Amino acid sequence: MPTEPLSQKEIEDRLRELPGWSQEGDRIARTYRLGGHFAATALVVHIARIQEELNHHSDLLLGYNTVNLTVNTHSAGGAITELDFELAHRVEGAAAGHGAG
Ligand SMILES: C[C@H](O)[C@H](O)[C@H]1CNC2=NC(N)=NC(=O)C2=N1
Repeated sequence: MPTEPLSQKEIEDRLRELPGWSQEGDRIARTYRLGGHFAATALVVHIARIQEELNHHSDLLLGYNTVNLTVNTHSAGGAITELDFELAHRVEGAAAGHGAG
């Protein structure tokens, strides 16, 4: 089941496939840096579209030229699940297209 809590080992194994992502307590997180504020805002809009498609939503923080995401799964009691990693992989693909680093 994609919404069952992952074990700590499963989380660490999956994080190894996602450079730039880390575990912050009961969430996985990444900050992207972009070329400016509009570029960062465009990435936020793209992420919002992905999140609506997946019906899975991170906490998103827009800075001047940064976008920070943290996510866990509320319906799993706030644990980290496969759904969080599915979102992370989709966001990675989008971010690459925006030239985010
Ligand atoms: C009703 C709807 O399916 C739920 O509220 C969805 C929406 N987005 C969500 N996002 C996250 N991060 N965790 C959830 O459990 C979740 N549940």
